[in-house]
Order: sequence, then structure tokens, then C-alpha cells
Amino acid sequence: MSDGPRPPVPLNLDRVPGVLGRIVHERAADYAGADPTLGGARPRTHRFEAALRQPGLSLIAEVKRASPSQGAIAPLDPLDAALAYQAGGARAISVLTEPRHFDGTAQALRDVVGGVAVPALRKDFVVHPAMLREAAEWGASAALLMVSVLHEATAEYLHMAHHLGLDALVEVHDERELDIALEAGAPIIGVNNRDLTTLHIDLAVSPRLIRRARDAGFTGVLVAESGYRTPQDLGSVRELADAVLVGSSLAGSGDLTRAARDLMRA
Ligand SMILES: O=P(O)(O)OC[C@@H](O)[C@@H](O)c1c[nH]c2ccccc12
Repeated sequence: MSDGPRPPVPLNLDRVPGVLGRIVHERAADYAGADPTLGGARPRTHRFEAALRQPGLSLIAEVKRASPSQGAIAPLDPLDAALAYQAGGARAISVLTEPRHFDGTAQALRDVVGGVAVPALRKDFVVHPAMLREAAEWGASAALLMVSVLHEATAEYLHMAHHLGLDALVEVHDERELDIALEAGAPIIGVNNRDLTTLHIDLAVSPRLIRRARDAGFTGVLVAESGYRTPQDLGSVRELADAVLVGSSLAGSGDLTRAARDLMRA
């Protein structure tokens, strides 16, 4: 059996600025020396993509216990939180696995995968092929790939994710990154309203880049990410995006099922 795509050229993480730069350097150190081989190809189920393609705006609800911008959010039990989100109508669950800034763990993802019916996304700062192999081994349906980190290696990482049977949420924050994602042939593109180098949120970013993607003829799935707290906030993407990714406002709400339901009420 083939070992799949060749290991990619090393990433140049020194170009990544600010808070994001610090985190990706830490993650790269965590995985320095890890085995980059992927193993044999796994069948793609497109489960994550199918969940987001359902009619109406799909909710990806995030298990987020802490963040660099807010510090501690809530001491959630990951599986309880995911079940509550699912009961509130979430069509997919995003699980942070980054340990230092987001209080995430591998076990959180495994617990969620084992306990919910909807697909799960590994939300981490992927800087090494081993992180994708883990995502597949832990049962995730998808992994996050950030163009701001991977740059011209985005297509290669997308190919590796697909080889492992994973869908990829390819995240962009500006026009240049969007063009890289489109060029890479990403079937699912997420537009982050938060600039991860400064943590500043601008809800105008998602509608702007989603329009640009559609104008360029993109027929894949588009996800608006970050900063959504009220149904009114969703107004600017309701008719544009296929899905919205929401973490902090749900995770810190105290009643996750109700918060999910209330947010998505048209
Ligand atoms: O908590 P918020 O503002 O609802 O955002 C959720 C999600 O978009 C955010 O956690 C996120 C988007 N892209 C990321 C990349 C890494 C870590 C976290 C993220």
C-alpha cells in the first residue's frame, strides 16, 4: 500500500506574525520529529461537507473552553457541551485540541466523536502532517487548514487531508488568502472575521469575501466564522453563507442548547 502523498516541504512559520505566530511556533515544536507519513488512503465520506450543505444556514458549534482573546470562557465537559449543541440544532461540532491557549485536548475530540451523531472538526493549528493523521485516527470528519499559516503549502495539506478521508475547512481572512484557497481547489472555505494576528473582529469580512468567492464562480461550501453573538449579527451572512462557526458566545452562555437555538432563530 502506498504511503500517500510525499511529506511536504517544511513550512516557513517565521512569516506568521503576532499571536498566531507564537502559537504556530509552539505547535511546530510540539510536533518536531513526529512521523510525517500518512499511511494508506482512507475513503472520503464527505460527512462534514454534507452536513453543511443541508438547506438553510448550518450551525457549526464550537467546544471552546478558553481563548487568547478572552482567557477562560467556561469549564465545559466536551461531550456534554457537544450533546447540548446537537440538541440545539448544531449540524457539526468544532473541537479545539490546542492545549496552551484554548484549553483543548485530544481526549476532548475523541469523546465528542464517540458520543454525538453529527460530524466533528479538529480545530487546531495544523503545521505538520502528523496532526492530520491524528485527526483521522481520533475519528474527526474534518480538520482546519489555515492559509495564513500554510500559504503555498495549502494545496499540499488539502491533498493530505483528503488522502486521509478528511474534509478540510480551509480558512482565509483576506483577498490574497481567498485566492490561494480557490487556487488550491478547496471544496470548503471558511472566512474568519477575526484577524488572528491582532485578535480584532470585523463582521464585514465574511460577507465581503464570500461575495468575492461566489463572483469568482466558487460553487463549494462557504462558512462565516467568529464574532457572532445574536441573530441580528447573522443577518449579513444569512443569505450568503452555507454555515456559520460559533464558539465563545455559545460556550459562555450557561445553557448551550438554548443559546444555539436562539442564535439560529431566523
Ligand atoms: O468564538 P468565536 O468568536 O465564535 O469564534 C469561533 C471560531 O471561529 C474561532 O474559534 C476560530 C476561527 N478560526 C480559528 C483558528 C484557530 C483557533 C480558533 C479559531
